[in-house]
Amino acid sequence: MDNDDDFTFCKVDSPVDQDVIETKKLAADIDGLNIKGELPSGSASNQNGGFPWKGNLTNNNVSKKQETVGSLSFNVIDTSSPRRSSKPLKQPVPGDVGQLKKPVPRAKVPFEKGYSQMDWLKLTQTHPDLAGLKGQSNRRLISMNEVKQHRQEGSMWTVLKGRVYNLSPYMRFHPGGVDMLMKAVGKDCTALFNKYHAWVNAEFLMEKCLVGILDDTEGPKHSDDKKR
Ligand code: HEM
Repeated sequence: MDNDDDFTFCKVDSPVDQDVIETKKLAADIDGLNIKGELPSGSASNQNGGFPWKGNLTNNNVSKKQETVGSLSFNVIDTSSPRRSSKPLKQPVPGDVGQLKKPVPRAKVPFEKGYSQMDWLKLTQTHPDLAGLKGQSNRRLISMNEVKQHRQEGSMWTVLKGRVYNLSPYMRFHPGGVDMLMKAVGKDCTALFNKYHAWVNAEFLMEKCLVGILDDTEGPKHSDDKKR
């Protein structure tokens, strides 16, 4: 025979009944076993028994033995899954994927009557000067030093993603509460904003509160400025 992988099965004059019994017995045992012709040692694909998706079969969980059925002999590689093992399964650890995570408590505050997000949107449509610009352009460059000076009632400035906003009119509308929003006054609140709700579209919500653009020529450039 030229090719060793070719098999020819032929009936031999051995006690046939005995062969059938042995085959049935093996078939019953074979659940969880793979039958595989041995590859030449040193071959790269021998590492995983010729099943690339199964990982390396040279580990200790894999047992290999030679079996014969009548005149046929072959190697039996036991790759049965650890589920059948008598060892106890790994105990679930809190935080494992598949475990239910305790939800982070939400810190939303109930809104006062007349201070819902809908009310805010109505106000942005009707109020003539929420930013308190008094005719000034909202494209003006504003230094961080100037932002720091606006912490008083009616003129509470913050920097968000390179833009300067007057937070005062939004204070009571903020779903996270006044106290939280006060933390943003007089400083760059981008990190805090992203920590609590990166998904909130502040550019839209605060559009009418825009006072100017942060002049960051003294400090490091804001990463979002490059996109604009
Ligand atoms: C500067 C502009 C800001 C705007 C326009 C804004 C807007 C909002 C909006 C729309 C929500 C509701 C989010 C939702 O229902 O999913 C919210 C919730 C909240 N905000 Fe702000 N926010 C701002 C700044 C901040 C800052 C600086 C902080 C923290 C210091 C903060 C803390 C929170 C918290 C704790 C909540 C409740 C979060 C929750 O529902 O789990 N916000 N904010």
